[in-house]
Amino acid sequence: MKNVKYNENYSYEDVEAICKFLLEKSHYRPKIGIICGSGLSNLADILQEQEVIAYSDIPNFPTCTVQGHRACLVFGILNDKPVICMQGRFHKYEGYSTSKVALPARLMYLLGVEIMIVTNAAGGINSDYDPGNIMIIKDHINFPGMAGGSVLRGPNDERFGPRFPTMNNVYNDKLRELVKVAAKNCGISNIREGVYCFLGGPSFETVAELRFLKAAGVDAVGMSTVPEVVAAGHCGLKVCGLSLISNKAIMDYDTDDKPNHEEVLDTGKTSCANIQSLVSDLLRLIEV
Ligand SMILES: O=P(O)(O)O[C@H]1O[C@H](CO)[C@@H](O)[C@H]1O
Ligand SMILES: Nc1nc2[nH]cnc2c(=O)[nH]1
Repeated sequence: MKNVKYNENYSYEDVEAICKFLLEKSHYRPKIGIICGSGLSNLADILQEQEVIAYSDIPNFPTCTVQGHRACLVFGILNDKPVICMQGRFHKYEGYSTSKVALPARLMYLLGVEIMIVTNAAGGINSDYDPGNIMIIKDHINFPGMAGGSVLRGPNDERFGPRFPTMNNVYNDKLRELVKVAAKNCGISNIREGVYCFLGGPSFETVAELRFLKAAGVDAVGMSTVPEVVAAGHCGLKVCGLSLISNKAIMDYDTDDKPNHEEVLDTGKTSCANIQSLVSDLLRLIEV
């Protein structure tokens, strides 16, 4: 990929400079931030009175290298609340530095966001899950983080948060309850709640790895979200995590089925409307 800068570090001052640029460019002062997962960029379409800024027009802002991430920032209004929506995230497997993967959460924090809604596409490990189901993330397993690859690894800048942040209730319990109410209001009956596991990717899992994850209590697996959530928890944002189950994890050897990114994007296309109505009603219920 040409002209992609992978390794530069984003200091507090760098994030502050991006924040200043955006606050000068937009009159919005968002209280809620949304990150769109793979194939879910259309989630931003529910915002009204949009101001769209391409990532490439923001000085010192990373780009997206993964198909299904539109690489635009959208400011707008949803149910009377000012919102910023990121159409595209930065995955660790793309080769980005940890501070670049943490950038969306830290930028939202400096912009004054209080609640971050993070979405992703994930493989369903729980045998009750089907493609198209939406899973409220109750908790996560940070596989790389458990082995020293945390997004917070390195010198700690106290202006973002403490050296040793708690991750208890990082997926805010009150927001999880509100999502369930919103699901009922929207007639989404197949809402799930479970544990998301973050793996480094970009290869999909082997059968043995999936069986291991299932035994460890994982319901859905993906290659994102957790670094953003850890960075958000570090700076005190409330988080709501939603996984769209885009494919069923293949746990058997005697099948020719294989996971693939096209299937992930296709499920995003067919299920985005459900996530749109869910998030829209959630914002109606949220008080900020
Ligand atoms: O987590 P998001 O960005 O939604 O994307 C998921 O889908 C891609 C694989 O198809 C991986 O990037 C995985 O993490
Ligand atoms: N690791 C992983 N990430 C995904 N993203 C969407 N589906 C999958 C999957 O099956 N595995």
